[in-house]
Order: sequence, then C-alpha cells, then structure tokens
Amino acid sequence: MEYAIQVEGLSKHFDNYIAVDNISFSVPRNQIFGFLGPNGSGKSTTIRMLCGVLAPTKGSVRVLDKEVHTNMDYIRQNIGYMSQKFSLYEDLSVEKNLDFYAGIYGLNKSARDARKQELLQMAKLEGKEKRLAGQLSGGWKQRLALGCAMIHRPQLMILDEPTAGVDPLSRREFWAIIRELAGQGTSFLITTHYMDEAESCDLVGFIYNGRMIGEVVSPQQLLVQEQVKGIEDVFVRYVNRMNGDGEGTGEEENNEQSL
Ligand SMILES: Nc1ncnc2c1ncn2[C@@H]1O[C@H](COP(=O)(O)OP(=O)(O)OP(=O)(O)O)[C@@H](O)[C@H]1O
Repeated sequence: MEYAIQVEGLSKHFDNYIAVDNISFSVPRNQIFGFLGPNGSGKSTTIRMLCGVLAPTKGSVRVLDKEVHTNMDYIRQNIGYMSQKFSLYEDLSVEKNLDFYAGIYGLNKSARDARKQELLQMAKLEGKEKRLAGQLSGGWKQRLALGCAMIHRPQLMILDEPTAGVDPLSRREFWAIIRELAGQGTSFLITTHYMDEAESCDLVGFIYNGRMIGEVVSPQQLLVQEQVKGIEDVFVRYVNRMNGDGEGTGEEENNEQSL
C-alpha cells in the first residue's frame, strides 16, 4: 500500500518539555485524515516535523513514501500547507496572489496561466481575478488561500484549522472542494475543532498531551467501537481515560475540555 504519512516512534522535546511523545500512526494515500486534539496537544509540532521544518528528537517520519529529512526537495515540491492565518497579500489582486505563489514554485508563464485557470475554477473565483484579496469575504479568502497553497499540484495537503472563523455555508463549500480534490487523488491532513468536520473525514486520529490515543480509524468505526453518538463524546472519553478519571459513563459528562 502507498502511504501519505507514516510516523514511527516520533518524539519532540523542547529542553525538558515533551511536546510529542513517541507517537506512531499511518495514513494511506487519497484519504482525508482528521488530526484531532485540544490546543497545545502537539498537532502543530507534529505537522512541522511532517513538513521537515522541525527535526524530530527521536523516531522516523515518512511522507509520500519517502523519509522526510533525506528528501527535502521532494517533500517541498509535493506538500502544500495552509493555515487559518491564510498567508495572502491583501493589497494584491486574486490573480497577483496566485502569480506570487506560482513564482515561488518556478512555474513558467504557460504553466502558470493554465494552473491559474484551474485553481480559479476550483475555488469558484472566476470573474473575481482583479479583486483585491483584502476585499474578499472570509470564505473567498479561504478558497483563494487553498488555491495558492495548491499552485504546485501537491500530492499531500496539510490544512491547519483552515475553516476557523468562517461561516457555516463557506465551510460547507470548502469541504465540498476538499472532497472533490480527494476524489481526484490528493491526500489531506486536516486539523479542526469542528466536530461535524471531524465526522466528514475518511479517517481520524487523536492526540492529547503529545500522545496518540487509540488507532487511526474511520469516524464511523470509532462511533461503533466506542458506542457513542458523536466524535465529541469519543474525545471526552479519551481525555478522561488519559487523565485517569472514570472511563465509562457519568463522570465524563462534566468534562468541559474543548477540542
Ligand atoms: N518552540 C517551542 N518551544 C517550546 N515549547 C514549544 C515550542 N513549540 C511548541 N511548544 C509547546 O509544545 C506544546 C504543543 O504545541 P503545539 O503547537 O504542537 O500544539 P497544538 O496541538 O498544535 O495546539 P494548537 O491547536 O493551539 O495549535 C505546547 O505546550 C507548546 O507550548
């Protein structure tokens, strides 16, 4: 099987602080993988190691079936990254933002023009090429940011809370685009605090206090396995279990831990 991500015994220590603690998991290609956990649980640190911008203290990281640290050029060319901060130039037009990212990846004029058309269509921004990015609504900005992050046709997209602060309709449209791209062969790792989005993933994995809890499985399988109605209930149960509280029912109802 081909994998988007394979992590084995991965740890990251910052001086004496253990941000990621011996985690192992694998995600096959062409899946939307939801990487879930509360603030400060180690998601961004893990993502930075997947992208090769942070060296692990221990363990191995393979992305798209290659060891990250010995294949940095390949990794850079094949991973796309987008965060909630949407790194757009607000005083540049939609088109100029795409041009800027095309320039970073060295696309020549004909490749750039063709790719721009594809991305404008994907992001439903056709006809808005000349608008300043700063004048776009949140949902449009978010889709433009996705287009910019995908200019180089990455095989794996890492989306770090891409829908934070975006209205429900725009979130729904964004997910429709992601679903379509996954169908065309792009792999996704997505972090989200929205439980409806977690349930829309093909696979989910939980991290808490730097440790993975449970296996990477489909949300549906998880709900059956844990006999609960929603992913949020699974999360609360996991956190209680890790904290050594009552494992089953009752006590977990009081846990206000937010995803
Ligand atoms: N460079 C650093 N030096 C020291 N501690 C760090 C560093 N980077 C992250 N940490 C700590 O590691 C822990 C995990 O942080 P991380 O950013 O990976 O969490 P996260 O799950 O991505 O949280 P969030 O959802 O808030 O982004 C946190 O306690 C954080 O303060």
